[in-house]
Amino acid sequence: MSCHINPSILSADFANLASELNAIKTADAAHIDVMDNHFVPNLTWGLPVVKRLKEVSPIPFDVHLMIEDADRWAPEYAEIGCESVTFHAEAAIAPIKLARTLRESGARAGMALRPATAVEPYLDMLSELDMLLIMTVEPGFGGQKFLDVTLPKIRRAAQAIQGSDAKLTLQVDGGITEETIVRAAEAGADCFVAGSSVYGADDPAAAIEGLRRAAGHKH
Ligand SMILES: O=C(CO)[C@@H](O)[C@H](O)COP(=O)(O)O
Repeated sequence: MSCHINPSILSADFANLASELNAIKTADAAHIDVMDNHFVPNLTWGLPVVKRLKEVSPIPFDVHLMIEDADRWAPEYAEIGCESVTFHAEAAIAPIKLARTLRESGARAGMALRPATAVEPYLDMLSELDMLLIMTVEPGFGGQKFLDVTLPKIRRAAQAIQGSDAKLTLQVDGGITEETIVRAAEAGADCFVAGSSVYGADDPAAAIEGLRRAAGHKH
């Protein structure tokens, strides 16, 4: 099984975002954290900034919307060409309708769950999604410690995906290092978001390769 490494630009140098995207061009996608200071207690960028960054990025965009009113905003990110758009289950009023709208606009439809949100209520809608994101820290900030308490949920989600006809990527986000990625991969995740362990490294490209190797040990 192949694994994907998507560095989060939340840990990049905000004064040099174009060159920071270039520094991770060997990754599978750039993870773009959109935060509104309502759904999470932090504020990053919105549609105009993401649109411009998309124009200069050498790799696809994996947008993670940590915002309220996801039904209103998520389709706009698909319309500007973001390859993957993930909304939070806790922030969407009509998640199935929203996932269908994202797909109709040509994006992969992703849905994210906070660490304390159960996966079971959403298992019947797996076929509507291209990606399920299980947060392995409380969303809002980079550099937090991986929550091992989320591992059983990753395992249950992976089993449900394997047992269904749906072809979903199982993404994890938060506290991913060469050590924690092994546990997440063992639990069944196949797409890994890493912020501080990539941008905090002297050589981001080498850090991406290190994560790939570490996750590969379990595939
Ligand atoms: O969505 C988030 C945080 O809310 C993440 O994407 C973090 O940006 C990951 O950073 P690290 O935990 O890898 O430093």
